[in-house]
Amino acid sequence: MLIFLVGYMGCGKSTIGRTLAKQLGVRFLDMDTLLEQRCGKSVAEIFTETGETGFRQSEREVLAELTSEREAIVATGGGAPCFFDNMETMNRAGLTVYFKMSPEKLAGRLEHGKAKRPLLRDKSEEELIGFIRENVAKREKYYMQAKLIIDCDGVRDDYIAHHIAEYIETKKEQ
Ligand SMILES: Nc1ncnc2c1ncn2[C@@H]1O[C@H](COP(=O)(O)OP(=O)(O)O)[C@@H](O)[C@H]1O
Ligand SMILES: O=C(O)C1=C[C@@H](OP(=O)(O)O)[C@@H](O)[C@H](O)C1
Ligand SMILES: [Mg+2]
Repeated sequence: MLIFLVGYMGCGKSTIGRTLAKQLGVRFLDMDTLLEQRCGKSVAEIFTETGETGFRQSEREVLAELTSEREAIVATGGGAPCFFDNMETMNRAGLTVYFKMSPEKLAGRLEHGKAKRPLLRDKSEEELIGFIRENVAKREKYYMQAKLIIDCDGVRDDYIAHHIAEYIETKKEQ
């Protein structure tokens, strides 16, 4: 099965995706890493050199290539489902899973992780929570189109991975 993990920056797509792929014995693919390899530049450099428009175009191309994978866990970039018809593309190609997390919890995690994320890196500690709240509100209509929605607030990573593994098992039996 091809599984796309979606959700806001910091919700744990890359971390949990890697663990889950190991548990299931399938390949782990991170869209940001694939994009960096393809462009030979970091995400931050791609944003600086081509703007968000250029980044979203490359992201879309990476996604188009990924849809031919048969079995893998894909950690998408937080914005990927919200541009073009990307969410529809993922829903057609495989199982989409939304890691739903409150802006407060996301902000706590991203205070340390914002340097690598161009959309957040210039935000002060005070600005961060407001930006995340607004941005999540705009994006949620896309995330909510996922086939499986997991409320991740106060939930441990191993439980989330277990929940997805169980869901896949029940789908296989159907
Ligand atoms: N279980 C956790 N508890 C607290 N912080 C975490 C946890 N898992 C990841 N993080 C932190 O949250 C940030 C985002 O994790 P990451 O897996 O990169 O998320 P995503 O790929 O969804 O943006 C990282 O800075 C990481 O250190
Ligand atoms: O939400 C976004 O627009 C982005 C999320 C990032 O990935 P993570 O969600 O893995 O942080 C990365 O693709 C880029 O910085 C833009
Ligand atoms: Mg990530």
